[in-house]
Amino acid sequence: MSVRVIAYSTSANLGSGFDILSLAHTAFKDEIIIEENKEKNKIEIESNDRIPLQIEKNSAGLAAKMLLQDKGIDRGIKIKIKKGIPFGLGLGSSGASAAASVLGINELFDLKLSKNDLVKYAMLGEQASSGSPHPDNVAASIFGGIVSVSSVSPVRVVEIPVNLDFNILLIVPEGQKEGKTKKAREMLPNQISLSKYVNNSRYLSSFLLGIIKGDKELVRMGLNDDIVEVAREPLFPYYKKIKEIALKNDAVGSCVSGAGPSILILYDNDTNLDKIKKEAYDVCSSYDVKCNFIEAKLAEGAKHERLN
Ligand SMILES: Nc1ncnc2c1ncn2[C@@H]1O[C@H](COP(=O)(O)OP(=O)(O)OP(=O)(O)O)[C@@H](O)[C@H]1O
Ligand SMILES: N[C@@H](CCO)C(=O)O
Repeated sequence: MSVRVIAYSTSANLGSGFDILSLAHTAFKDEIIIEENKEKNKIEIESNDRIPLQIEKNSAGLAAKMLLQDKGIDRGIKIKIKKGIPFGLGLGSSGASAAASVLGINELFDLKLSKNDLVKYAMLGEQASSGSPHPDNVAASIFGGIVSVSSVSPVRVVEIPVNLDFNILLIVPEGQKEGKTKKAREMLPNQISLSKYVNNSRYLSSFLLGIIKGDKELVRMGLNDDIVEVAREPLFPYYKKIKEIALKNDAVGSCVSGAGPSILILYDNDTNLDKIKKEAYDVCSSYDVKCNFIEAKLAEGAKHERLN
């Protein structure tokens, strides 16, 4: 028996929601096939992309290992990963593979795990890619839409009711970097001032209330971050200018996608999208970066189908 799983790309953080907020989009998707391996206790990984195939270095492999170990399952599996989400660009690539892997195993062995449990194991897979088990990307990949990770021990993910009409534009620079999220996390401060904490809390509450109440102004005010985006600025030097362009052209708002270097723009019918693309392209070029523009919508959570 084998199971095919599709999991979508995600943009984590959404301004000040570092390791808390994330949204799933239709921009890219990974497809994973999980099948039983004849050899007991053996996890094998295949992929069409140049990602590590060792279990502990692959987010899908490590998540699978942790889940099988924890459930005392000694049967072996093969994980075939067809990457559609480019990695190292802040698009939740490693998270989507980990999410798909645990969902596939859940179906293959009929484990009846809740979505929160799937997140619990999938986030452990992120240790392989970024050195830390951050939950936001995997939570959005599993649940879909916009999510908030309210607790990690135990895992509790809340789906945010979305009452605002918007579409998604991703500005994705060419050139993938190995271990980017790991490095980006090492750039973060250990301590922050009280005033930054207060400002960031204001952003976070504004974003959530804006999405739930359908208030564009609140979402725009909320899509900001005085701590993490600021500390990582060297990774995306074009961001400030692109954000200015987006807001000037009536976008709902803009922030860094995950750990960057991709930029997320939310837009609606009032937004001059063509102008944003043209001016943002020029900004990227002025930094010698070729940027691609991907339009997307909110995506649903990871889906599976049994193949035989
Ligand atoms: N299944 C996987 N899919 C993608 N990348 C993987 C996978 N397993 C291991 N990796 C490694 O993890 C790293 C992924 O990079 P990174 O965490 O920077 O990207 P990302 O997951 O797309 O970004 P972000 O977490 O910021 O959204 C790369 O070095 C890649 O080789
Ligand atoms: N919250 C994580 C997301 C990585 O995509 C970070 O910013 O490091």
